[in-house]
Order: sequence, then structure tokens, then C-alpha cells
Amino acid sequence: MSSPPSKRYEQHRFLSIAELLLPWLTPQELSTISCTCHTLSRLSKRITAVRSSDASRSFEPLPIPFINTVDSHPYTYFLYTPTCLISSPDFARQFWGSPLNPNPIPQINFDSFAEVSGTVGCDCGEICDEECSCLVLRGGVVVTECGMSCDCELSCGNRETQKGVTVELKIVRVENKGWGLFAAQFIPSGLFVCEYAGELLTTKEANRRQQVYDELTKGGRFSSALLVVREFLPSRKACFRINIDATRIGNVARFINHSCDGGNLSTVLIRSSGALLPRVCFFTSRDIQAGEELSFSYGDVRLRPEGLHCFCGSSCCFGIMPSEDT
Ligand SMILES: C[S@@+](CC[C@H](N)C(=O)[O-])C[C@H]1O[C@@H](n2cnc3c(N)ncnc32)[C@H](O)[C@@H]1O
Repeated sequence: MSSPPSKRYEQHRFLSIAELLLPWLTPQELSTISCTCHTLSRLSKRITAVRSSDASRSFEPLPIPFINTVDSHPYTYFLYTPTCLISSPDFARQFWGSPLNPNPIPQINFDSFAEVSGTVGCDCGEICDEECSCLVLRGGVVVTECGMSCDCELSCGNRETQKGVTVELKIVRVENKGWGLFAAQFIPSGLFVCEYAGELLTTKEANRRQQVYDELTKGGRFSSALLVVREFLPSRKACFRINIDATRIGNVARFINHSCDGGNLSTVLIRSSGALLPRVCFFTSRDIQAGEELSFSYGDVRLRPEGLHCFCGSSCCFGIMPSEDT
């Protein structure tokens, strides 16, 4: 007769299974499970520490930590995507914060919707130069990059916004504003910081969600990140609109707060060869020192008495945040 497994073996097996399962849990679920025994409580604490050390969970080239000296929130939970996607109900959880495997190979199914089949890119070879047919400048700013239909590699110089977040950033808890995105190094003017990534929505769905978010915001303690960007013709008529919701699925750009003076970031719509839609990208509009908060203007201020109070602190602050008329 074989002897029963030792207590040590049972404990080891229990821990191995817990280490595989717990990184899939939300903070609420982790907190509930951590009440059940010391082992799970210790493991939950280690997962929380790993999560706070990198909001990007290795999707970006550099870690982007949460720093909080204001209250007890260690991090905000959301699903990470480095670029926009069309969400599906299957994408409901993401493995995040395993102490044993803190840098899993990120797996996201980048939808083929994004590619326009049959388009022709450049044929420069591995690396493009200023003669590249994909390169389009508007007001000195590159607005068209190489893309899926080109032969060049990701290392090509005309793909500046496709390499993820390459400047050091941190997410800092700010009095009255929740989290904010901050520079953790000097960033010169005109440099790419990050894309605004999240779920691409139809205007109908964006309107529906905005109403839900407005209601939740009234209850306090809820922060949404639904961005609407419009492109205008020289006649000032809007010709294109893109709705990106980073509230549930997004990237670090979801932490950028509003500033009434326009902030220190400018928004540029970048198109790339073969891609169906442009991407909303943030570039520094002036030199930014290490430790400065990054911000941009959320849009026209419509002074509504029920609008959120603005704490941007700029000398031209309107006192109320712009409300997007979606
Ligand atoms: C895209 S999120 C920015 C990140 C957010 N602070 C957080 O903690 O997740 C937008 C929300 O941040 C807050 N926020 C942004 N800018 C603000 C400002 N200037 N003053 C007060 N709250 C601000 C509002 O709650 C707003 O709905």
C-alpha cells in the first residue's frame, strides 16, 4: 500500500496551484481570498507588490510603477492593451502580478480588423530614410509612418510611435485627482510619449457608455477614461471621429489628467501604411522635467453646474472640467 502524500507535499501543491490562479483575480477577489489563510494572504500581498511595480505588466519596454504617498490605494485594476482593439467578452481577465513569473510573454490577439488588405507600403528594405514614400509631415510633424504593408522592420526610423513607451514614466496618486501620469526623466519637446489605447467604440456605444459613466461618477469614487477625438477639415467641419474607451481595457494614457491651459502634451493622429484607422498619439509640446505631471486638454469647457470640479491648478483654470458632448 502506498503511503499518503506528506503534509509538506500537500502544502507545496496547494501553493503551486495558488500561484497559477491568484494572478488572474481582481483586487476584490484577491482581498476576499486572502482572508482564508496565511499562505494566501502572503501570496496576495506579493501579487499586489508586483502589480504596483509595473502597471504595464511588461507590455511596455520599461516598467511604469504606481507611487502613492497620499492614501492606501496600491494600484488601479484594469486590463492592459498597448494598442487599440475591438473588445470581445472573452477578454475579461488578464494574468498580472505573479511573483514567480512577473514578466510573462504578453499575449493579446491584435485583431486583423486593423489591416486594410491589398494596400501597398514602401519598398525601402529593412530601414527607411527621408525618401521613404510612407513619410508624410504636417507642420513639421510626422503624421504617416511605415506599417503592416511595408517590408521594413520595427527598428525602422519611420515607426517612432510603434515601439511602445520608451520614456521613463510613473503613475502618482495626486490629492483630489486620483492617479496622474508623471515624467520620471527629462523629456525634450516633440518626443513621442504614448498612444491612447483602449476599446474602439461606435459613436452609439460611446454615447451609451458615457451616460453610464456620468451616473457612476455622480456617486463619486469612479473615474472613466473615454476619449473622443475628432479630425477637422480646413473648413472646420468635423470629418472623422474616433471613440476610445480605456476605462476597462487601456494603457498608461488612461492616467493622464486634464489641464485647462492645454497641458504639456499634444495629440496627433498618426496613420500607418496598411492600417485601417489612425492612432491617437501624445507628444511633448515643450521640455518636461523629471517629476512633472503630464497633461492635456480634454476639450472645450462647457460650463455645466454638474460638471466635475477641476483641480488642474493652472492659472487659467475654469474650475470645472470639460464634459465631452458625445
Ligand atoms: C482619464 S482619467 C485620468 C486618471 C484618473 N485621475 C485616475 O485616477 O484614473 C479622467 C478622470 O480623472 C480625473 N481628473 C482628470 N483631470 C482632472 C482635473 N484636472 N481635476 C480633477 N480631476 C481630474 C476625473 O475624475 C476624470 O474623470
